[in-house]
Amino acid sequence: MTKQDDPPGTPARRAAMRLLDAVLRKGLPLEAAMASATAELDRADDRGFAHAIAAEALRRLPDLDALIDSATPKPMPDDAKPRFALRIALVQALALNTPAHAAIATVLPLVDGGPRRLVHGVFGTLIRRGDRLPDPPHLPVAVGIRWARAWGDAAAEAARYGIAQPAPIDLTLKVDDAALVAELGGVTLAPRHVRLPAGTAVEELPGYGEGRWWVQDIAASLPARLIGAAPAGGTAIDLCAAPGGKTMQLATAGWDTTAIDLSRTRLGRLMENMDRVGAKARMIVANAAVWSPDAAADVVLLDAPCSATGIFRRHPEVLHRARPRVIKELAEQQAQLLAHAATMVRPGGRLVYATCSLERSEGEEVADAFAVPGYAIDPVRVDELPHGFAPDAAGYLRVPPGTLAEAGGADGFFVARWRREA
Ligand SMILES: C[S@@+](CC[C@H](N)C(=O)[O-])C[C@H]1O[C@@H](n2cnc3c(N)ncnc32)[C@H](O)[C@@H]1O
Repeated sequence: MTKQDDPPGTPARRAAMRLLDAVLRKGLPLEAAMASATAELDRADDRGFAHAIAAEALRRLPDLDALIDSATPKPMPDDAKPRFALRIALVQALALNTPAHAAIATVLPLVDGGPRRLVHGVFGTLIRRGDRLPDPPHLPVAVGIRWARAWGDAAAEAARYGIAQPAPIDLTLKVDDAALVAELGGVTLAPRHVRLPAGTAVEELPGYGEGRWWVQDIAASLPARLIGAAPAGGTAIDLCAAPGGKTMQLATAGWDTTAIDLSRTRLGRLMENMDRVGAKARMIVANAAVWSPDAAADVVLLDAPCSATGIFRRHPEVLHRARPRVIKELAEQQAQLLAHAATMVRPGGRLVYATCSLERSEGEEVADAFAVPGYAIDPVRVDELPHGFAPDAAGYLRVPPGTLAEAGGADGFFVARWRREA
């Protein structure tokens, strides 16, 4: 059947299948794949539905695949089209409340001939058997093993609940403002912080237009919290700065801030964000691996590009994109960026390295291997942190899965801080 002959409902499923393909076979982030995968959909609700199907399939991929494998006579390759079609049909029927007949009728046009019969047969078998998807979902096997080894079985188990529950929305306030906190409602877990329920329409909240807050997970706010307020005339360099959550924190804490990012487009978003909150920084499009400032700074923050496995609750695709080779390459890049960042700090100043990764190789291992002469670790103290966070024995801050679980959780994060002594 051609695309023109698609029955109603099928174009959104076709777009969902393209999204899954873009993430799993091409390694793209889900959001980055949206424009091209949903280009044929005119309606915003269809685009939203395609996104919802793909995101839920990514959350539940290992469990969907286990079901499919339990009902196929011979193993189907990971990238086989019938497997993609079955993932799309099953996730709708078993997790998104689409009636089974509609879930399969809208997906069958995506495959032809023998594969279509296979998809129909496997789907029918699983629905007749009354199989269910487990709750909470399982992590991909390799991720589950890695995280259990790194953070313990309880943390790996907590990550499964992290996949299951939509993450709350955290706001960082421009200034401490009790009246605004009361107006926003929600819960405050740290100074200048408000937590609101998942799904809150942020544009409709008080203070959005006036730029009195920005969206930032509480864990992502910790690197700049560990830098603190600026002394008079204090200078900060924010390497890898866009879209600017931490730049806004630094600038509003009084730092004379220079923000660097490789991406002109992302730096444009940083500029818009800074304008909205009325904060100022120097912005430079540059490669932080080679750029050098005219003068050394009091503080250099390297919020390095990473696998982003710490944000798996909001972006489930990171669990599948973060293959060992990708993690290794990013860790090597972080070590290089960190060594170069160390050349930008004045004697007596501080260097902060952070990643939103849950991989030791993109945190503890890079920090342990940092060996630029003249630097000493500046251990994170528990009294600098919001309740529920704690430094480890090395003085690093690690935020593993399960942190703040009773309050709605936190993204996975790592922060290390050094002082330049000479
Ligand atoms: C983890 S994000 C930064 C998030 C940001 N610090 C914040 O709080 O909003 C990583 C950023 O690093 C940038 N980047 C990647 N490689 C870079 C490089 N070699 N030099 C400068 N920026 C780089 C990316 O464009 C991306 O915007």
